[in-house]
Amino acid sequence: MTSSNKPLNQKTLQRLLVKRFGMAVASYLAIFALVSIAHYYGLFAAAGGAVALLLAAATASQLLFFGLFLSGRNQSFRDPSLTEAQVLVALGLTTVLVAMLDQARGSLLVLYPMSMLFGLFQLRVWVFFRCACLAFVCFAGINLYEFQAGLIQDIGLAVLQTCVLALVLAWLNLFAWYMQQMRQRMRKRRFALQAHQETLRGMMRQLEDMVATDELTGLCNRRHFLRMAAQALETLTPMRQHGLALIDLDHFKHINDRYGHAAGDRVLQAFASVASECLRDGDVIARYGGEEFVLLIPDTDADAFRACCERLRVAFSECKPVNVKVSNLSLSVGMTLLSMYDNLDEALHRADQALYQAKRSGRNRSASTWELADA
Ligand SMILES: Nc1nc2c(ncn2[C@@H]2O[C@H](COP(=O)(O)OP(=O)(O)OP(=O)(O)O)[C@@H](O)[C@H]2O)c(=O)[nH]1
Repeated sequence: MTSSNKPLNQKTLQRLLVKRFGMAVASYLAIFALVSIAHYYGLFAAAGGAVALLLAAATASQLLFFGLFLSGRNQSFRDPSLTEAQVLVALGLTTVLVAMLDQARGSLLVLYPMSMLFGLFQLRVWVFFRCACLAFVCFAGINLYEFQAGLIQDIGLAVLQTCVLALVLAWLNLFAWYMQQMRQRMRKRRFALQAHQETLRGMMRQLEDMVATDELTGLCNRRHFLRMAAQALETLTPMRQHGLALIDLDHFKHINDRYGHAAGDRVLQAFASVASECLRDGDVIARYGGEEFVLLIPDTDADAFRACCERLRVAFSECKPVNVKVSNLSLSVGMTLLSMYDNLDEALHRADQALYQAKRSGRNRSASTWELADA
């Protein structure tokens, strides 16, 4: 992960957490509507003041969470989603609410699993189990207290409700465990997939290099050069020119015949290493075929281009190929300049004509199309 997209991800995550919190608030509003219905039909055992106090506590707790999310202080907690805290608050409020109800208690029992569902994906299995136990203890505690105080109206109903809650919470725990296992499996698969993708990308890069490189010299091959030259041609503006040269090693057949094909190969490699040393980053040299090479110098003029080709010619004449005692190494160069709207094939043809001229004039020299035009 780069340092530039790290804060962006954190921002996205925070937005997601605030959205989740929004869902929790929407649930509280829905529960408030249910409470209003229960209140309207007189299903509350508690006084109106106690109900108002419960609503105030619910509002205050949500405002507190909202403040934490808004200020970003939630990020300083181990779990910035504050899921466990939100579930515990919801369980606490549900317990107080349920304790205030009598006949409607069974209907609103569903608020316990609903609160637990909020933590289904986020809480670890053990934490989820702990919350579920707390929910059960709270509800069973209400019934026990009422039983001891002689407040319970229907013991059978209370036992049934406690058992139903225990069953639902047990199933929720099983489901949470299953979900976590599935998520872990999916995460592992994702990592494996990412590793495969990385390997494939590496192989693609290797293949691209192989397709673009001449095996003997390590220079670009003709196809790759033509692609790069076409791209370079497109970037030209009216005031700019690129230099294009065809370079041919002189009497190469003679070298092969006299010293052997392997020695000829080493001469080709020697030229490649001389060219790589002589040229700057951004210049492109490629093996055009056999003992012929092609050179592209971006953003140049006739004098600078000629100087560059001459430097290469002299450097090659002085080079010493490994294990080949060959003397009088030389090359001939045909140069042309690429202008805007130029055609690459035509430019290569011009360079070839200049090369022919250099060969005809005695080799070991460079000739240019602009000189041919002047002659
Ligand atoms: N060792 C070696 N020789 C190659 C390779 N590719 C082409 N050649 C040889 O290069 C020689 C080129 O010969 P010619 O086209 O007659 O050119 P030249 O002898 O350099 O003569 P001029 O270009 O007129 O100076 C041929 O003998 C090819 O077999 C290669 O990869 N390795």
